[in-house]
Amino acid sequence: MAKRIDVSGLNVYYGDFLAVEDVSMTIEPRAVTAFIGSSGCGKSTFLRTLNRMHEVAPNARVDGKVMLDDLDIYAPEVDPVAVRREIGMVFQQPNPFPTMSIYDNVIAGSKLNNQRMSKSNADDIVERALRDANLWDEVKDRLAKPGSGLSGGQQQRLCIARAVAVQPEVLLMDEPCSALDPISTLAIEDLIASLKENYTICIVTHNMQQAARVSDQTAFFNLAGTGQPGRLIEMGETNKIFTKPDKKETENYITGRFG
Ligand SMILES: Nc1ncnc2c1ncn2[C@@H]1O[C@H](COP(=O)(O)OP(=O)(O)OP(=O)(O)O)[C@@H](O)[C@H]1O
Repeated sequence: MAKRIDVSGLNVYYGDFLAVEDVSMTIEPRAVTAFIGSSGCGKSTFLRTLNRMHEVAPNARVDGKVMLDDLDIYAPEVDPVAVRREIGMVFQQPNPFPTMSIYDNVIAGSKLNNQRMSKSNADDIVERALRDANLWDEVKDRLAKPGSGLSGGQQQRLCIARAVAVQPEVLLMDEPCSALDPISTLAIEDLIASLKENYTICIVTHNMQQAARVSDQTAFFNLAGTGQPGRLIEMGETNKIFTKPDKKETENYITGRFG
């Protein structure tokens, strides 16, 4: 598990609007990469292009290249559903399937991939995923209850369990803590720290302390002006970006003078 992502010359459009311009970066495996920057600079848009989730918006398209190790995820023969199996996603609002049990939420993706799975195989996958998401002890006695009955923080860990159950290579997280209280936020941050042993993790966050706490690498995006596309300004070791960035623009942002 865990693969490297190499992005080169990526432009992202919504119709005629160029939302993100000319991004090139390498995202390392078994590490956490944070995307930071002011509102509207394209962090979520860029994140979604890494598993082709932006294609859900009918007028969205990219040019440029995204490699997952040696797989070109935009090659014509590549199925976006297969890409999303390898590169899972966790959203801002915890979104368990509301009518499904905790158990069925976790196993849903694996069942789609393998409809003849035995009960004991499914049980193993559910337990492993819930343990990986640090949720097993809290829910093991109520697996048949609806996922929607959990607290917000537990629901978000359930969504992470659902994402890891299919054994992806990469986890993309779009502001995964912004709907959570501080205790649940810390639980998710601890979880991210343990998951990075096995996964490549990218996280969009507005919370700079969070970026500093959880990430190894930080990518700072910015807009040149209103109506202009977002660009990657600087990327590097998180510690360096937060203490000694190369660009004045980055320094202004992280010291709160802009954005
Ligand atoms: N589905 C869409 N259709 C058209 N334009 C969109 C769509 N989604 C986003 N945009 C535009 O693309 C630009 C980048 O938006 P995006 O949400 O990626 O920024 P962001 O940095 O994640 O912002 P925030 O921090 O506020 O979530 C914005 O100008 C936004 O209005």
